[in-house]
Amino acid sequence: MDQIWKRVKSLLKEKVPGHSYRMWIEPIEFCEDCADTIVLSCPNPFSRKRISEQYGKLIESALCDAAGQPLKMNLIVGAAHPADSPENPEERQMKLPEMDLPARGGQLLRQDYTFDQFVVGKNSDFAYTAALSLAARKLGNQNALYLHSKTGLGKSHLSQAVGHHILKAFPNERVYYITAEDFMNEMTGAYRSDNIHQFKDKYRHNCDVLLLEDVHFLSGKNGTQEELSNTLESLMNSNKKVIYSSCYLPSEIPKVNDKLKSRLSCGLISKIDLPDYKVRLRILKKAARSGGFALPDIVLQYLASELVDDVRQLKSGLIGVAARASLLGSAVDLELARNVVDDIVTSREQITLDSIKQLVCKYYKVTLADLTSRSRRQAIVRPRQVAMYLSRRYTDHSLQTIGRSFNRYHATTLHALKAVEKGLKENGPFQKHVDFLSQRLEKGRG
Ligand SMILES: Nc1ncnc2c1ncn2[C@@H]1O[C@H](COP(=O)(O)OP(=O)(O)OP(=O)(O)O)[C@@H](O)[C@H]1O
Repeated sequence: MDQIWKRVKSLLKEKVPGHSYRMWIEPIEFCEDCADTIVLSCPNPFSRKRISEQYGKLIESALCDAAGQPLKMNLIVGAAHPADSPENPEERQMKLPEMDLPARGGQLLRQDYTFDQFVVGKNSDFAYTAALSLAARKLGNQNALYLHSKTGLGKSHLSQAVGHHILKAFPNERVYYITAEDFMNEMTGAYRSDNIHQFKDKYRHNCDVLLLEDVHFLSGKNGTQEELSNTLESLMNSNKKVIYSSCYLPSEIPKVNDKLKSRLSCGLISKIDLPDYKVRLRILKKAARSGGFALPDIVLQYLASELVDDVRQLKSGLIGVAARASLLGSAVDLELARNVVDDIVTSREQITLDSIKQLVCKYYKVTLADLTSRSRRQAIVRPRQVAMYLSRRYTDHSLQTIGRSFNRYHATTLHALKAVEKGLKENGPFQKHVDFLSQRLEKGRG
């Protein structure tokens, strides 16, 4: 049946336009057959919907031609051969010692976050070299690296690239990738289920490389800080490797005990700056090649000149253009790119602390004085936190400056950001409010 599916793919390649074929049909894989049905897999629910609606009939008719009998298609989402695929990310993850801990400890490494997929420029040269040297054991006695940048500039990418590199070069090493928040949750769960010794053992004695994301999350979490400091001490004493990432420097994270602060500061601090136009263009070209998108140079140049906020935004512009062209069945040209960019780009330079405050006041029906007041009423605290969050997201001001502008210390600002980020994860009405306000700001409407 696998052969039949291969034949069907070549038939479809003749019938479906190249860019649509690459986007929708190419990734479909054969899973299994049962009776008169062939089970195929596709990468995500969106592609499942799209393929079924747009190409379902065409695929079934091609199946029928290739098999010489009617065949139905059952399209599922997920990996075709999870158990035996050599690229199965689970195999790239440290095997957890047998223990009765909550399953939420650790995340899988993303397959595309490798060194060769990372475009190096002046902005990231040092961080890249430091990460690669640490992975290749060429960083002398330096066993810890602290990756620091604004959001969306490649910290996770580089950190996971170290994980991939080590797993490839030293397959027996146990690499563990986890966010600081998950570390805390796992620790709390271990306490509750009386498994704390196993938890400690796991991180202190059964881990060779710890990739710890978003360490600023631990601000004010005293118990976790204590445990993490001890874990780090144990790892460092045994020459293990640790990579931290954060949007803040260790000295900027408030409410962190001295022991942890000193541990974090011992890491080689490597900052990633914003990429310039040339680097943005190289990133786009590489991403287009990897994604199989054939976009004219002029469109790539346009995207590189307009999408300047971070690399995540840049890549989403590229995917947006390719997806829109494919959905509309139209050519990729400047006009289409302009529409995509208009949806993404914000007139950020017009967004100031004042304009944010005014917008928040207008929609939450509070006054400017309320926002900077000492009031702890929920009806004031929430808008104040949202305003601080938007200020951090849409302006380049430091935590200190934002804090001062709201008559607060930067620790309070960080607390506000975390409170809003937590609320956003709940996907409820609060997220809708913040999305709404973000869109108003982005469209330059007060
Ligand atoms: N130099 C680069 N070359 C290629 N891709 C990059 C580069 N920098 C970032 N990216 C891509 O940009 C996206 C965002 O990167 P990443 O998630 O690593 O950012 P981050 O700094 O960890 O963000 P956050 O602080 O929000 O977690 C990813 O798709 C990543 O592959």
